[in-house]
Amino acid sequence: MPLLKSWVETANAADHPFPLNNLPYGVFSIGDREPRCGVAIGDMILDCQAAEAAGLLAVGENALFDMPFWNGVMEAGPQTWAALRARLTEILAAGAADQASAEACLVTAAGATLHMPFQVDEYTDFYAGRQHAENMGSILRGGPELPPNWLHIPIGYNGRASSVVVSGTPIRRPLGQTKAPDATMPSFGPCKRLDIELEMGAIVGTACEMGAPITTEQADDMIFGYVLLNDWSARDIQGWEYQPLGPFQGKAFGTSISPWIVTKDALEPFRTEVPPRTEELLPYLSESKPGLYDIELQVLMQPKSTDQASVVATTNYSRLYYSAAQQLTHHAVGGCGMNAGDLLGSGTISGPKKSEFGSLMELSWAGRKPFTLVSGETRTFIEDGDTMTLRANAKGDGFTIGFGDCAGEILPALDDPFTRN
Ligand SMILES: O=C(O)/C=C/C(=O)CC(=O)CC(=O)O
Ligand SMILES: [Ca+2]
Ligand SMILES: [Mg+2]
Repeated sequence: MPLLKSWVETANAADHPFPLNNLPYGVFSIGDREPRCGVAIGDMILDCQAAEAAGLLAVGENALFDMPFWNGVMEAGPQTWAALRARLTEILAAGAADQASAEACLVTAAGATLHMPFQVDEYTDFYAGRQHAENMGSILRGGPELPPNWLHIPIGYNGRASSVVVSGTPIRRPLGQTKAPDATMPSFGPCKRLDIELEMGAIVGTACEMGAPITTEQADDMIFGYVLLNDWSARDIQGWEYQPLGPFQGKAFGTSISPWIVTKDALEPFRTEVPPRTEELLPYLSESKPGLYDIELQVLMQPKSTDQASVVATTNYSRLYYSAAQQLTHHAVGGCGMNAGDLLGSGTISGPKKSEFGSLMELSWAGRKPFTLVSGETRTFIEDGDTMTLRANAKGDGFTIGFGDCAGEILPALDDPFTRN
């Protein structure tokens, strides 16, 4: 598919993240005005509430934009999703009859603050990156052997919806309980091994009933769109607490997402197969269409002392072993009801080369191999004041589908309030 031309000129540049082909969904505010839903087009945002009030977005019976998040659109269902996208494409396309009225609903993105694009109902995180799982095995258990279930089940754990924040929100270094391998007693204090996990988040847009299995086709139809997701991880807290029930506090202090929901429709030209299966999957997990997408991913790290960010990893979403549709199917098949606004983290995405590792745990091999940033500083894990940014681009024929950065700065831990002299 070629670039679709818009009358918003900035949207027509081959490397602009928000061409007419994209139309990602966010929530923005200007000054102290109330947040509202918007669609990114070039350097502008279409104010959906204003556009709806002007009669430009009448795609259903009921108002869709009387709330400052996209859950209402999700709940209206796939027919409305398609009608809305078609209408947005029509009014923003070069030569649109409604250009003048749509132009009156545009604001400059540079002057807007971006908010959470949707209310997260529940959050689940998976472990679907094979290279990541093998690296974690090598680092923590002395060999790259996968857990015995790994090639059969998209492994996951139920996370905390309350941990999910929009890009730009600072993240406080957590306090917690840890135990060094040679220590006799655990201790309490600031996390010393603060890490990121490069992930994509799939957003469930339609519900499925508790107790009712779904196929991978149904699961794919239920997905509304995707965001970048950073599953901030306190490795020392996680390492002590997570046997045998899985991650708990080590992953509950912050999960950042990028501000724009990129719809499944926008990603359609980039669909790509999951890698070949090492073990045949049980029939309920088989897919009839490619479930991953060719999306280039980057991790950047920037200490406070410099205005230069270093690219510390570059990889691709298609490195995963399981698709979001397979994960959602597995999630629901045992009887778990899913709702609009549920967020599924893909699991950390790493490729085979060191430059493709999606966590600092892997990049520094558990702190044993420091790496150097462009400023000359070295790092193993994240230090206070460091900003970590995830970036994603899908490269089309003369256009780019971007997600908007997923960034967060680490603030120093609070003083331990429990120390008594
Ligand atoms: O293998 C381990 O012991 C630990 C693995 C992780 O921490 C990975 C995780 O949280 C899931 C993921 O994002 O891939
Ligand atoms: Ca994770
Ligand atoms: Mg809930």
